[in-house]
Amino acid sequence: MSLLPLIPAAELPPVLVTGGAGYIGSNAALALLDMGVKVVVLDDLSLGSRGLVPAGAIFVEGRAGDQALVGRLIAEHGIGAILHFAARISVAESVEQPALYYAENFGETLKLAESALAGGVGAFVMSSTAAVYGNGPNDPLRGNAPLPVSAPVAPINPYGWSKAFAERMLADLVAANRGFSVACPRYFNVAGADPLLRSGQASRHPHHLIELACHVLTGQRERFTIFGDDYPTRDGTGVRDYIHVTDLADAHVLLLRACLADPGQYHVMNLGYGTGASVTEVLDALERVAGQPIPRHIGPRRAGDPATLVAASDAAALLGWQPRFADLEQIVGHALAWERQRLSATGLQPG
Ligand SMILES: NC(=O)c1ccc[n+]([C@@H]2O[C@H](COP(=O)([O-])OP(=O)(O)OC[C@H]3O[C@@H](n4cnc5c(N)ncnc54)[C@H](O)[C@@H]3O)[C@@H](O)[C@H]2O)c1
Ligand SMILES: O=c1ccn([C@@H]2O[C@H](COP(=O)(O)OP(=O)(O)O[C@H]3O[C@H](CO)[C@@H](O)[C@H](O)[C@H]3O)[C@@H](O)[C@H]2O)c(=O)[nH]1
Repeated sequence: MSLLPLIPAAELPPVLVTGGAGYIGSNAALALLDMGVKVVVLDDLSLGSRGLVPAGAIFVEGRAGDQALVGRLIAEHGIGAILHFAARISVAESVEQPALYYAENFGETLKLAESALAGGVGAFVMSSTAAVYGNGPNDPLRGNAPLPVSAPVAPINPYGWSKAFAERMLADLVAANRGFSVACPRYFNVAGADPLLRSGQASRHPHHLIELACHVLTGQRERFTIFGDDYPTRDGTGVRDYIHVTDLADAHVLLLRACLADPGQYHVMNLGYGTGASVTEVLDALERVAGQPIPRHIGPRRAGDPATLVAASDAAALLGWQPRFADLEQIVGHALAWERQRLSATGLQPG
């Protein structure tokens, strides 16, 4: 595996960031703005919040699949690359409303990609997910080894399928269109917040481990429920590969530079650190950082949760990606600091 060619960072064109009023999109927009790149955020605010859009970005309220609007934005702002984060991301909701997930995560992505092609945009990066691997390596033959990007795509819910189909569709568009490069990074568990606390997670319906544990520490919830302690892992609780959102954002900048350096390429890769932390280890790290206990109890397993999901990541070897925030205490520390700041800014009283 050798390093992909990259265009110089200074040559990055204006970038359209869909979903830039959400958690990951706003952090990626910050990474680009910090490098002096012009950013246009397109978000329908269905799940995100206007307050998360970075100050330096141009904000447009609208849908990623609105081809008239996107065509106009590409022409008006000289957009040369698209980071497509806009999507629905709840596994449980996808099981209840599969049509919504196929329309939003597949249909809107197709329309956006058509707009990109029509507008001559050279680089298109779509957020994919470890959910495309389904239960991953948790079978008796493979054990819990880190997942290579070549592992079988075998989603177990409509969310995972909607992203897997979108990946496939984008690969086909690359094959049929000259000058169009696509990257589909598969994120593992995205966590943490901007180290300068300019953006972080602020879910309308929180369900992620670290966000919920921070809610316990800030008095917004009484206690934390561990979903099962009888998994075949080192302490019986689920193991995941938590990746700091700022490291993820850095990888996106590199992906854009790689796509623009070599037209006609399709890149798919894992984004994780290749190490896992158990639920108990995450809670313990948060307790250490906070200097405060997290009241916790063991509940039943959550349906559909695999025991272990850890990435065998090739991003470093392909992109020269160098994670800066891989330390678990730093990840949870930034998440907690963000949550405390968010609470004081919204005036919401804990308890
Ligand atoms: N959070 C994770 O751990 C994780 C893991 C793997 C993959 N991902 C992927 O990363 C991406 C971003 O996730 P996130 O955690 O930031 O979610 P988020 O809900 O915080 O952000 C999504 C944003 O997209 C917007 N949006 C949704 N549909 C839209 C549409 N059709 N047009 C315009 N805007 C629309 C929402 O208003 C929201 O601001 C998603 O594609 C998700 O599938 C996230
Ligand atoms: O209240 C809680 C919440 C979570 N967990 C556990 O914590 C771990 C992480 O769970 P969570 O933070 O909900 O993330 P995942 O279910 O691993 O899913 C995330 O990571 C996937 C990629 O790995 C993405 O596809 C998903 O969008 C994203 O939500 C799992 O073992 C859960 O069982 C608990 O024990 N209690």
